[in-house]
Amino acid sequence: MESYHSVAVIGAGLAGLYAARLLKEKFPDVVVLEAQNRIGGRVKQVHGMAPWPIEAGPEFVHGRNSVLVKLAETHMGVTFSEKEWPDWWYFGKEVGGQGLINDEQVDDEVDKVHDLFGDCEDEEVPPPGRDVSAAEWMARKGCTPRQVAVADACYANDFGCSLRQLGLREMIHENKKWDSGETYLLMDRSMGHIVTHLAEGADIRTNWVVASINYASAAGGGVTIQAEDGRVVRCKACLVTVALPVLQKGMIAFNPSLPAPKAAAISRIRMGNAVKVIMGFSRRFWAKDMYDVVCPGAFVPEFWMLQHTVTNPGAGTPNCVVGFLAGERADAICRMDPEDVKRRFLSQLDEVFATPGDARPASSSLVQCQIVDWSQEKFVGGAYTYPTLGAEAGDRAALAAPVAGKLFFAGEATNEDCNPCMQGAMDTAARAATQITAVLSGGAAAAAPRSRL
Ligand SMILES: Cc1cc2nc3c(=O)[nH]c(=O)nc-3n(C[C@H](O)[C@H](O)[C@H](O)COP(=O)(O)OP(=O)(O)OC[C@H]3O[C@@H](n4cnc5c(N)ncnc54)[C@H](O)[C@@H]3O)c2cc1C
Repeated sequence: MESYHSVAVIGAGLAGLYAARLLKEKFPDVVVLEAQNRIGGRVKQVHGMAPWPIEAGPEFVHGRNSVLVKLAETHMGVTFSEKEWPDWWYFGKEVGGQGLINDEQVDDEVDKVHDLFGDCEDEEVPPPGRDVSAAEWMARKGCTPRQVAVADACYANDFGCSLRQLGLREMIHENKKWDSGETYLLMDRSMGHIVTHLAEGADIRTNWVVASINYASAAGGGVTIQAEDGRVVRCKACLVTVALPVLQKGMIAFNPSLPAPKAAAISRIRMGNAVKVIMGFSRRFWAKDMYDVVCPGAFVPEFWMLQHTVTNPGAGTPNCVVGFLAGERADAICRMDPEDVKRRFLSQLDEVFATPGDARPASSSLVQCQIVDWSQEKFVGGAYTYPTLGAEAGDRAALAAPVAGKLFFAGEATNEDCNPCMQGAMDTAARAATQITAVLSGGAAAAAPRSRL
């Protein structure tokens, strides 16, 4: 079975869906080929644990100045609530023993870490081939073990890695280029609504696992895309939006092979894993307005409690806590027995929330536990790319660069500003849509402006 299209987009994550939406006006026959039996990619929910969908993937919108916020507010009537991040800290005995304190009560050591990471753009960029990890950088700055623990739990975990994996060169670049703003926003509904909105009216073929892409001139001037089951799509322009591990593992065969600079970038940039440990409790044992707790040196470095509008009355419990571990911590937890993970997170929550009359508030009220391990998602293979130790200047641009005027690349890893957020993925879609439109309209693959609705 064969079909012919002006543009074929591979992957129905935010980048693929947004690109298809932008391209559809000029190229109504644009088709989206998605390997899974669902759309959304990393935007995915866990249903049934709470009376609303719990986000297994992204759930916070980082900054107000973004294409995502504009789309959601203007076209979907979404409202956002603003949160402080982090709003609470828990310091166990090994890291000062202050216990549970709010962000206004933290000491100078925490402030020093915020200053260090917040102002890292003032640091000298490491020369080519001599990148430095954030761990080494902090050691050179004379940081204390407690400051290192704060940075690891607060910054590295959020970047999706550990301090040893976090590269100074890309971190400085990310810091300089970040222009979304510093607010933490929560949507009034599930992220799934963004996916549904972007997919409206699109020609999306699910269960379409792309196995090979032939863009050799001999293939009739266009691109031939073949599925695992033999189906074929031919097109003038092909936009690849798959997650980086799909390219790293060679899950799609390119003919001819991808150019050397792109292949080198694919091998250097890294995506870390992330694990969410989601627990539902029969009662709320934390303060009603408490939202996020960072726990330096603890088993789970960060957890949060979210309350959403009930959309599925009667399902699960509204008292849910989400633990978030990324990078090496996520790798380690995936090697553990899930019962051990559950036991250790419960005892951490017991320690944080124990009162004189209630020593085990979490253990005594657990209803359900689910562990979401993103390394097990065959067509994603991790969480998001992080500022990678050893990635070179120009790697992200090489990853994003069009090939032979007919193969285009988008998706969070291709964001030259090193922005792995949802809006970062959508910005790359806008850039690729502009490049494709220019080429198919007879122009060159031009540099594109940042997306703005
Ligand atoms: C646990 C977690 C927490 C996160 N938290 C946040 C957050 O709070 N805020 C935020 O802004 N961002 C967050 N992110 C990052 C955000 O989810 C991503 O930046 C964004 O969703 C990436 O979109 P994408 O389209 O680039 O990639 P993807 O969503 O990975 O889409 C790529 C698509 O390609 C498909 N595909 C792969 N291989 C093939 C193939 N061979 N053939 C056909 N299709 C294929 C995949 O199935 C997938 O649907 C988080 C991510 C995770 C995993």
